[in-house]
Amino acid sequence: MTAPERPPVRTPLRDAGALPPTRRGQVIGLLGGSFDPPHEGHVHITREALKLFGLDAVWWLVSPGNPLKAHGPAPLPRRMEAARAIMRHPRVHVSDIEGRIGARYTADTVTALQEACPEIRFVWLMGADNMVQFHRWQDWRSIMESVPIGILARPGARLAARASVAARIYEHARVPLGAARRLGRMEAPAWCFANVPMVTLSSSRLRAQGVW
Ligand SMILES: Nc1ncnc2c1ncn2[C@@H]1O[C@H](COP(=O)(O)OP(=O)(O)OP(=O)(O)O)[C@@H](O)[C@H]1O
Ligand SMILES: O=C(O)c1ccc[n+]([C@@H]2O[C@H](COP(=O)([O-])O)[C@@H](O)[C@H]2O)c1
Repeated sequence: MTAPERPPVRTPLRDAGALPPTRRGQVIGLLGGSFDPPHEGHVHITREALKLFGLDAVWWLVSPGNPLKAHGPAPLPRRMEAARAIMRHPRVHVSDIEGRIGARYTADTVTALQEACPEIRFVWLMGADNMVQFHRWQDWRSIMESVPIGILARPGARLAARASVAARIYEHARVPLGAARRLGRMEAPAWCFANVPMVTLSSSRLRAQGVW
């Protein structure tokens, strides 16, 4: 089987002029998403992640488009504007860096960020539904081996996430919730499942309701 076409990252990150100010040693959570539209579920897991994983900041990476989703999302500027309007927190930054550097795959984004910011420690954040299909992502093992991962509970996906292919293969790298605050200081592979209070909102439901 031939590998899917994967264009190279176009622009070095530092040249893209899109990184917020950082300080050496900070731990920054990365919440990638289509945000089509952004909603209170995203806001909720961001706030929970800041607390639970001891993060200094979270960057929302508003994606040009999920490579696994058949339908394209709304235009990036529209999603950026909506994301900035809903996510108001002094330690959260909404970013379009993936669009700017031409990265579609998370493996490329994480590599680009780590190369551009060697003084920063990153934690990849995602909802439990994404953990369920994580083993289908491009170079998913290299993501797992290069960045600690914080997973937030989501209705309908809690049990499946814990039984997922990625969770089983990397069971040895599971971090108990009691050690969650140190996740960003740990060497990958390291992943932590946070059983936070859950919000049932989803972008697909909002789209189906015609709210967006
Ligand atoms: N209610 C929620 N609870 C927990 N995690 C969530 C929730 N909503 C979104 N997420 C997580 O936020 C990230 C970005 O999600 P995304 O922008 O795809 O929104 P979504 O609601 O999952 O969209 P869609 O319904 O179109 O799949 C993903 O890691 C997703 O798992
Ligand atoms: O890199 C991949 O193969 C890959 C496959 C599926 C999803 N992702 C990323 O996962 C994040 C969540 O995607 P989504 O569409 O569920 O919001 C977003 O940053 C996507 O780019 C990444």
